Amino acid sequence: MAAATKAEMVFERRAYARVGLLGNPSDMYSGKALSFTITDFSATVRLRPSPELLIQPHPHHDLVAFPSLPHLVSRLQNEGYYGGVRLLMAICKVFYNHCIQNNISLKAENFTLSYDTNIPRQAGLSGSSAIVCAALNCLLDFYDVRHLIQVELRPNLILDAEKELGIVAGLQDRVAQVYGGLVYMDFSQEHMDKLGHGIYRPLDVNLLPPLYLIYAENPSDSGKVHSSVRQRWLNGDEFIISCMKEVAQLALDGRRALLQKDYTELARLMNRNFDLRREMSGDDVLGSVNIKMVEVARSVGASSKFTGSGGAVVALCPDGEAQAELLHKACQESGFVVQQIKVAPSVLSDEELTSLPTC
Ligand SMILES: Nc1ncnc2c1ncn2[C@@H]1O[C@H](COP(=O)(O)OP(=O)(O)O)[C@@H](O)[C@H]1O
Ligand SMILES: O=C(O)[C@H]1O[C@H](OP(=O)(O)O)[C@H](O)[C@@H](O)[C@@H]1O
Ligand SMILES: [Mg+2]
Repeated sequence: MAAATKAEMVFERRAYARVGLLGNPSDMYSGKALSFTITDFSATVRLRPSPELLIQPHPHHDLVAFPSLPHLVSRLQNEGYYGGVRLLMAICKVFYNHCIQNNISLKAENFTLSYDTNIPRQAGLSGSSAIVCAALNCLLDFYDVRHLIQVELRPNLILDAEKELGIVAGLQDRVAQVYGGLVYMDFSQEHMDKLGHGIYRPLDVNLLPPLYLIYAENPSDSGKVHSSVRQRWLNGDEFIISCMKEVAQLALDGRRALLQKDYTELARLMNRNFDLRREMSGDDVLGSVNIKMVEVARSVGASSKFTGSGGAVVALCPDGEAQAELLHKACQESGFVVQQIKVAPSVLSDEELTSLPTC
């Protein structure tokens, strides 16, 4: 009986990788975004009660034992210094502080957190926030406070945890992962100031046409990719400000195109999204492999753009299956992985869905 009760107390929560379909990176600049999660990749976090509070290092992602010095150096060069432990610690801190500040009382019990992920690292698929989002869901359920922390505020907590660590990021990924499925988001300053969060509207995932994911093994670093644009934005650079407004508008136009099932228009908007990013950042910042992935897709007439800040590309074949076959061939010839995207459904409970505004 006691064992059964303990088993029930183990929480395993999953968060999926996300694709920024339109509007990114304007989410980091008071803009708009249309994004969705995919079942192709996910992170899971497991929480089980334990006498002491333990954040368990992942046997691969938090490796600290190596056969030799060259192995250690090659590992750091390929994957960097950090794994997921710091992400789990940061969300524990942010969650606790949020509860204290909002008079949400937490039972005095300890737990062990462990995680796993197959989201390609630093590939612009939101691997970092997937780990944080899954951990937040474990904490909400272990402490039974899900009903006390509004759905719309959860992405802020996830972002705050990553900001703690100096990770440069926006809300787009976190909203898609908290809601699951396809979400239209408006981060206008007026909403952010008034509500403390953006306006988020889940949309029917069946509105999406078949989409393809293209990625390379070489990862990119989000922080580097964002740095120059961010500085110019902060300096009031008019070119960046007007481009970013146009990027935001693409998300709004894209929502209309989806509702009208106008995939030719959707394809045009996707291409424009990447072209604007390229104009703002410049080719050196985007990186030659990233640019090549976009161009390989376009060489067969598909439209293409980054899913995030680089590392993976989302493509649409407006001419249908024959074009998709050409896309597969072109990607394979260039050494890129290509697969049809499996869109994830919403992950909110009926109760959470009914707590959301409807219009
Ligand atoms: N697959 C992973 N395993 C462990 N930690 C990860 C993984 N992916 C990302 N992280 C953590 O998230 C941090 C930031 O990753 P980020 O550049 O945002 O990548 P992504 O685009 O995948 O979100 C990394 O420095 C690392 O601490
Ligand atoms: O530049 C982008 O499109 C996105 O970059 C980050 O996501 P990542 O998956 O780490 O590349 C950032 O967190 C998002 O808010 C941006 O839209
Ligand atoms: Mg990230």
